[in-house]
Amino acid sequence: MRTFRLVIACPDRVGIVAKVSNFLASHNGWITEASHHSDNLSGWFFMRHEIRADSLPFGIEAFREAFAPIAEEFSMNWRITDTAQKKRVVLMASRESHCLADLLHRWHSDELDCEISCVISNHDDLRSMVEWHGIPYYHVPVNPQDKEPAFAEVSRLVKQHEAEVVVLARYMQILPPELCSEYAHKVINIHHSFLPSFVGAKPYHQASLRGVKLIGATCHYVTEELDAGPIIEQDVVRVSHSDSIEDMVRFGRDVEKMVLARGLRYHLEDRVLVHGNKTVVF
Ligand SMILES: Nc1nc2c(c(=O)[nH]1)N[C@@H](CN(C=O)c1ccc(C(=O)N[C@@H](CCC(=O)O)C(=O)O)cc1)CN2
Repeated sequence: MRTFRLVIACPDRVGIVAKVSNFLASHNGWITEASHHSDNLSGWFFMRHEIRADSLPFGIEAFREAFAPIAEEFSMNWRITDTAQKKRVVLMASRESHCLADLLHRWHSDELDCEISCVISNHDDLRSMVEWHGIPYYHVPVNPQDKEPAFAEVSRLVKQHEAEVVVLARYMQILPPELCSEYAHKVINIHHSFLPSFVGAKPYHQASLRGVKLIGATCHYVTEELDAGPIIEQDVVRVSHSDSIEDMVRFGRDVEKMVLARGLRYHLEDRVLVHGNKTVVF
């Protein structure tokens, strides 16, 4: 069913829910999902509504115009999206294929409701798998001594494909600051550890050396600071003294795939609201 998603963050006060609910009811808006969170620490209020598009007397632009006065009155940070408009996603990967393959399969089987516009990689290894899905593949090698040309090309491709979401599916290059700021809260990464433990490269090796009993994966928004962006989703799996690093990598891959797919779906469904360096996920 086609719905509009209304996502709001604003300074907390009495009357927000009533105001929004009355606005929707006054236009015969049929609410199919409603979530609210009052954050005591920050004094902010967060809400997300899904409304049946066919219950409203207007389209999304007219909705924006009609709701704008309320948004101004309550100093809202807000957005409204239409499920009929699939979000355009650019996937980025290096040599590891498990996360990319998993997302491509979930998309191919209609589990992920989005348009995968292209795949960008700094290696050519994964081309055949991507082109089997009929998706354009761009090999953009990165010169460690001069990375700028590569990321200028990445930026050009992301713009050319009008990406609304960029997913780093085990893409093993650090994005430059300008790309992180231009696409703030629109670049999603899967880090193969339960952050904040073991940031940076080779987290499973770090975990093995530390002797941990749980390893995990973290899906987060990409920021200039490595693996420090707002966390969207995490999960863990048990390990023991008898597990080798290879065992950990194998167990970890399953968690990475699950966590990245969940995190991307939450973003695609407009369930993630960023506030500071944290998220509310409805
Ligand atoms: N600006 C950001 N870029 C990236 C982030 C991030 O949070 N902010 N996450 C990483 C993913 N990642 C771990 O999950 C990671 C990737 C790469 C490296 C790294 O040291 N890369 C080296 C090159 C390694 C190689 O050539 O094989 C480098 O970029 O110099 C550490 C962590 C994705 N990007």
